[in-house]
Amino acid sequence: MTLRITDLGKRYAETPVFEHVTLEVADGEFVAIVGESGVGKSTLLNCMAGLDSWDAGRVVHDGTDIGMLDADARALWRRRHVGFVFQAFHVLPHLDVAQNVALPLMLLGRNDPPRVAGMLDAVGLAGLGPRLPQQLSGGQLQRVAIARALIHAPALLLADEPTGNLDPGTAARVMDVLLSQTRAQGASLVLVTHSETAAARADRVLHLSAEGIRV
Ligand SMILES: Nc1ncnc2c1ncn2[C@@H]1O[C@H](COP(=O)(O)OP(=O)(O)OP(=O)(O)O)[C@@H](O)[C@H]1O
Repeated sequence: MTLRITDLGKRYAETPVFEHVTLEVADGEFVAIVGESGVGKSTLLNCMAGLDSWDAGRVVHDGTDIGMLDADARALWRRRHVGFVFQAFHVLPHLDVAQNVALPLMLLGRNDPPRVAGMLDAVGLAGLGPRLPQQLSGGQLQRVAIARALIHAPALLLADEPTGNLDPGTAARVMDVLLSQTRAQGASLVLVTHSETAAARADRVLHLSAEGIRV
């Protein structure tokens, strides 16, 4: 999937967050987005997922103009084609690990326990499916979130500071899993990060500022 963002602008009331953001992410490419706190990196990622609205410009995924979809069509499109990993994991506490990972499949009406078990194995959590999230470490929780984000084989993975809550050693291991699994599936990855170490692993690093985006 190619993601094409053209002349995107976003404001809250009269205050612009960013303007004239133009970028493209190719099939299987890993792009990191960096920039000062408050320039709108998370907002841009949310626009890419159609989770947030924008005031100017276009977001087009593989020929689908996301701005032209109504809320239901956007949700369905997102469910099929996008995976999301957040800094704070957002693992559901009352579901066990396997149920958390299976959630995107369930939402698509699919039940595939062997795929869930295979994905847990791939992220280094083999055998932990029956555990509750409260019985896991931060690094393990983020690997659950990565498995969940990729279980339905999305074309695009969006990660917002996925290692921000982890110590450097755990962060490096979580990045290894994130990259190896994203590449194994041939998905594109857009990573928002303050970590130079994480950004250095990207194919391209884009710098967001109030004026737009530059390489
Ligand atoms: N709902 C909202 N209403 C008004 N302003 C908002 C809202 N959400 C975000 N903002 C503002 O939009 C700007 C961009 O926020 P965003 O979280 O996207 O920045 P960021 O670059 O990801 O920051 P950080 O690196 O600190 O996470 C900030 O100035 C923020 O205060």
